[in-house]
Amino acid sequence: MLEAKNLSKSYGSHKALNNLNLTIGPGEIFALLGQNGAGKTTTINLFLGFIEPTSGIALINGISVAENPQETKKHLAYIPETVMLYPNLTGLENLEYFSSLAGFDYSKQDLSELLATAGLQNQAFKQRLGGYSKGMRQKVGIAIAVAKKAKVLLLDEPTSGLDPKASNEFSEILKNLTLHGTAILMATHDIFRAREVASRIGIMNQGHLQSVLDAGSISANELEDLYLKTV
Ligand SMILES: Nc1ncnc2c1ncn2[C@@H]1O[C@H](COP(=O)(O)OP(=O)(O)OP(=O)(O)O)[C@@H](O)[C@H]1O
Repeated sequence: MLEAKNLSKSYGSHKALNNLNLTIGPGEIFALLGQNGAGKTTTINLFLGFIEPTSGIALINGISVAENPQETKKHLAYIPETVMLYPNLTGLENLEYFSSLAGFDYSKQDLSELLATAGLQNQAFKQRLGGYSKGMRQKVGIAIAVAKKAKVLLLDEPTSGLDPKASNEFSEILKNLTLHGTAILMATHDIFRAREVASRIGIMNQGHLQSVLDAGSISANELEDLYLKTV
């Protein structure tokens, strides 16, 4: 579970994030929309412990990120816009390496199954990651998240630059993860995907979370209208 309580981050007098209150429960996908500079990445970075809050608290499974950064990191996985793994290692070797860092010792068979479940084609398992497409790298990122048994997944613009089929596949993989109780926070510019994949959608503007919507109860057109009125 992810929780922000009165969470704020300022750079000098500029409030990049202004008093965020948000809870994302197990099995929930929360999509954060907002124009460039709205505060989406700042929010993710606060949960990752990459930056310290100016005030308020970010919690992962009830544990404060600022006070226990090592502990909270164990519970989460992060997929940035560009997944940066080791280009000279294969998909399988990357997965093996990152899951061993997290303390898991999987057999080759288990690792292959993790990659297959994340949607990677068999023939890619033993190819160097440097030759992978963005979509393929993200699948390795998902496999790592599952291998780590991460309870929380943070994603920053995961579908930007993916073709519609890869993007659709990615959405399906995320939905599958929620069946295992993963809580997902996803920053995105993709209104269409946000509505399709998320349970709730937040619209952020100048550091404020201005609206929170139930994705099932709003049409794509309504969401776009609201977005354009908000930002
Ligand atoms: N290290 C920093 N120093 C100063 N200002 C910063 C820093 N990091 C972010 N900001 C500012 O904080 C605000 C929020 O930035 P943030 O990266 O969270 O936006 P975003 O919603 O993720 O945008 P994008 O969609 O472009 O990724 C912006 O005004 C940005 O310029």
